[in-house]
Amino acid sequence: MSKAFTFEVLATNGRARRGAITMPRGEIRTPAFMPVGTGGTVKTMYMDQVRGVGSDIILGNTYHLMLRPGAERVARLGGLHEFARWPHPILTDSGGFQVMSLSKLRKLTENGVTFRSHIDGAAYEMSPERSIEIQGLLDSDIQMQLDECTALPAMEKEIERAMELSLRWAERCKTAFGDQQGKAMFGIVQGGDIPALRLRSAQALKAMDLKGYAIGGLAVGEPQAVMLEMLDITCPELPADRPRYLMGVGTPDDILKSVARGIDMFDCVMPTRAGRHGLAYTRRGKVNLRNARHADDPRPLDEESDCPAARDYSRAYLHHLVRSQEALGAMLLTWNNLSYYQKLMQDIRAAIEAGAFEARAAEISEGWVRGDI
Ligand SMILES: CNc1nc2c(CCNC[C@]34C[C@H]5C[C@H](C[C@H](C5)C3)C4)c3nc(N)[nH]c(=O)c3cc2[nH]1
Repeated sequence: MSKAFTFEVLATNGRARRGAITMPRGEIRTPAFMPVGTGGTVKTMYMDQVRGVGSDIILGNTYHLMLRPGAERVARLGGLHEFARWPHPILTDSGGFQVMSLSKLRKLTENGVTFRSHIDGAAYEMSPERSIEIQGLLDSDIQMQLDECTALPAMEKEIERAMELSLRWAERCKTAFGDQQGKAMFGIVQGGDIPALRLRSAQALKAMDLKGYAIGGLAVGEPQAVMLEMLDITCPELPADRPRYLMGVGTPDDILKSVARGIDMFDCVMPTRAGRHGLAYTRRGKVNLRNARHADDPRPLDEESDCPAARDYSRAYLHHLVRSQEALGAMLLTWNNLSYYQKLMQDIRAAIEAGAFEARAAEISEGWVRGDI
């Protein structure tokens, strides 16, 4: 396996790209969906299952792990891969997004974010340098810069201030990260829903010659059309030979439309969180197993699936488990949902290779519209 971090575009179809990232811990086939691991676990799943459904990379959770059990402790125990028994690539977010959404009493300054833990109220400072240090202690393969994500709608001046601060923090993170062979630090494009600010952010980050670029500040409450318009503006400004990661996205429909605009990597809590709330994703659309209409339905979620959770259990049984709040309900639906998402990504990659992405995307969407019979 290569010692360095490389990205290769293997095929294109319109603006959609089929690529491959190679890293010492393994290859990431793109477009890729990255299951979200919160405190070093993809909730209710064994790591063998996460791998078994086709995941090449998972997300770790900087903010949670730094609070509990602590980044230094994870490092002493051999790093996150050893701790969670996941030997393949791990991407960690910088923690800023969560500090702003989870912790109490936080203050944003030029030097970083000071906040109190939502767990025990202890005070912390997260500077760009400390964020990179924590991600290094976790032995993360792809590390994200510390940034300030503006919730939308917001005043243009506010979006501009946060975008410019994030650019200064990107420089500091690049310096702190240094030249770690086989690992990568990605910049994050900000700029809200303002085209001119998106362009400025993308161009400034491109000049930093980073190994990959995330598009942040989206999927924060704006309509899908606004998100897609920002991709139309941002992606062409980013270097074609570097991976593009759309943070926090999304539904299967978001993913199809974003791949069509040049996005290579996705993360979203949707498939795992929905699974814990009784919601199943299938190729015929979503199925809410809490609904009483499933109580006598002997059919599986998808008789053609190669995932046991989708193929071997009746909807009646899944309905029963969900209604009885049995742990197995969350386990089977999470397994089904991740399997569906990874099958979708595999389908997308094959369609781009075959030069048939647009037609395949239309077929996939029609399947949902027909709805689950
Ligand atoms: C949903 N929409 C959305 N998400 C976003 C995220 C987090 C991505 N997921 C990582 C994360 C976030 C939470 C939940 C899990 C585990 C861990 C903590 C890491 C995924 C973002 N993260 C950063 N650094 N910057 C953004 O602009 C941003 C915008 C987003 N828009």
